[in-house]
Amino acid sequence: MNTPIETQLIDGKAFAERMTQKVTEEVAELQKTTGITPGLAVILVGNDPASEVYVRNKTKQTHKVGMRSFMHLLPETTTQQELLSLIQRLNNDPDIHGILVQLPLPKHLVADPIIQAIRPEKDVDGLTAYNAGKLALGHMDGFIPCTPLGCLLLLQQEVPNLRGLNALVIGASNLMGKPMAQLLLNQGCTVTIAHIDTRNTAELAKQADIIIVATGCRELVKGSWIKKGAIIIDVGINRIISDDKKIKLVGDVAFQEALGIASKITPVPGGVGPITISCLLHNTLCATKKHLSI
Ligand SMILES: NC(=O)C1=CN([C@@H]2O[C@H](COP(=O)(O)OP(=O)(O)OC[C@H]3O[C@@H](n4cnc5c(N)ncnc54)[C@H](OP(=O)(O)O)[C@@H]3O)[C@@H](O)[C@H]2O)C=CC1
Ligand SMILES: Nc1nc(=O)c2c([nH]1)NC[C@@H]1CN(c3ccc(C(=O)N[C@@H](CCC(=O)O)C(=O)O)cc3)C=[N+]21
Ligand SMILES: [Mg+2]
Repeated sequence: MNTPIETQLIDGKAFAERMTQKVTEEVAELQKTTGITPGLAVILVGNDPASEVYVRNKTKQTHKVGMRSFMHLLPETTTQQELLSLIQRLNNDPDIHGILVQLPLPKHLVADPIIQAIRPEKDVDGLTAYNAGKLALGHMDGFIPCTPLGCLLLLQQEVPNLRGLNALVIGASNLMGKPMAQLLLNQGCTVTIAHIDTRNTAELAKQADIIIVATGCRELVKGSWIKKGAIIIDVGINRIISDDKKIKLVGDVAFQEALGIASKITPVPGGVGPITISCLLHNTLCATKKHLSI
């Protein structure tokens, strides 16, 4: 009964490369026909480690697909008003089609008013009330947050029909957990959301055909939580110092324990991260096209 099964690693990098390739072709086509280059502005205040990984990789990818990247690296001491003014400036800048504010922001800043100041047409992270509301209504034509969108596309590749499956989403942020749950609900999954106050997360996990975890808690999901044959999507990005004193990225799943129990799992790195970037480029291209009404 407890014989281990073979666990397939889902190759997020290969998936992302295929998506990015399509975006590259479309950017070239757009430039040829309109002369317009999509522009993405990214704001990073202070130095959150997961954000630094993201910023580094996406700057590289943005240039690779032929888009312009406008990076705003601001000191930890930046004020609410300075940030709001910057967003107003970017909202009105015709060279900028997408705006992304890296989360979390330092503690002295209030994130929500800053996010809500972004023009919904430039909100490629899908965090404004307009875009979040669209998703809640089941509309797929607003901007959908990049990570949940990427996780859904990946799941659809692995499981053509998600209808009726039990999905557990662990973590309930506006960026990841909540929109992920909405997307899975729209696909016909029976969705449970576990968060910091949930008492029986292990039991809920044991019922799940799909577990998606985004908490930032290293090794939160143990092997013993996982139902045999379940699919695991590990969104967590945790920077640790490994035994050989190197900086290493790990997810929110006890990866070694999951092997032999899960049917499929996304590794960290090389799983969800690269797909998030492809989705961001995709959303930025969409923002540019919407702006041009094409
Ligand atoms: N690979 C990728 O592309 C991406 C990776 N990430 C990574 O995913 C993780 C989560 O990101 P994000 O959603 O923005 O983070 P947040 O910190 O905004 O949200 C984390 C969520 O998890 C909940 N949580 C924390 N600890 C536990 C726990 N022990 N059990 C259950 N729930 C818990 C929190 O609850 P509460 O708010 O009540 O504390 C919150 O709802 C981070 O590691 C981040 O770096 C994020 C986006 C993209
Ligand atoms: N407004 C906002 N939107 C986000 O989507 C957002 C954010 N803030 N804040 C930080 C988190 C984290 N995040 C990552 C995206 C890609 C990688 C990524 O490229 N990961 C590679 C890393 C490869 C490496 O460099 O080793 C991988 O997992 O393979 C990591 C982390 C997006 N986030
Ligand atoms: Mg957050």
